[in-house]
Amino acid sequence: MTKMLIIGPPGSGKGTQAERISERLGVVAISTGDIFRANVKGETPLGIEAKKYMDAGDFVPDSVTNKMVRDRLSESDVENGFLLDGYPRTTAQVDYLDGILANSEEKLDVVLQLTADDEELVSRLLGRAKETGRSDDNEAVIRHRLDLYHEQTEAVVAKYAERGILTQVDGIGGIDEVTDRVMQAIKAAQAA
Ligand SMILES: Nc1ncnc2c1ncn2[C@@H]1O[C@H](COP(=O)(O)OP(=O)(O)O)[C@@H](O)[C@H]1O
Ligand SMILES: [Mg+2]
Repeated sequence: MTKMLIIGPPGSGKGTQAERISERLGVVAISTGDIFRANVKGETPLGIEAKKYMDAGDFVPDSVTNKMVRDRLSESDVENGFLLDGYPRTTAQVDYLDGILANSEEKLDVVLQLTADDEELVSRLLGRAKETGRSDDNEAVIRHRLDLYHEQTEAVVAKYAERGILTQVDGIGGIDEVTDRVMQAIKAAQAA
């Protein structure tokens, strides 16, 4: 069973590529952002709590997010492997995930980092805002999410790099082109 994580700044294409990896490898993709958005839409207590943070581009508190992920990873569809998208994005979340996975035989196998520069990301996200109207896709909030990525999530990337399981993939280019790179990177990482 393959346990994977896709990490990268907002707008780097994590969700798009995660769906494709999930289809091709038959592993379930788990996106914390999607789970939060579904809860916001359904006006659940979790969604009502999360919305305040999401609209401001802030992280939802670890206490809320960690428990949500723990519950999700206890479901039976993760048996064939999983691909996390959007979690962990703080070093405290890395520690928590380590705790969850300590009960199973393996740790994460592959961590893919999608890279792109900030100006490309801002322009992609402003484009997406016009199409999807995500409430956190306006320029001030986008810049704040990018700042948080640099301030907090890059430290997560560094941790996985130290463990020797990080692979960087250039996220600039067409969607299919990036998928080809991603699939190559997974193959190479699994052969290593
Ligand atoms: N691991 C997490 N920890 C805290 N907050 C999270 C996490 N994942 C998602 N969120 C919340 O959901 C929002 C949207 O997440 P996501 O869709 O993953 O954004 P993006 O892919 O653009 O980075 C985040 O800005 C944050 O408020
Ligand atoms: Mg996303």
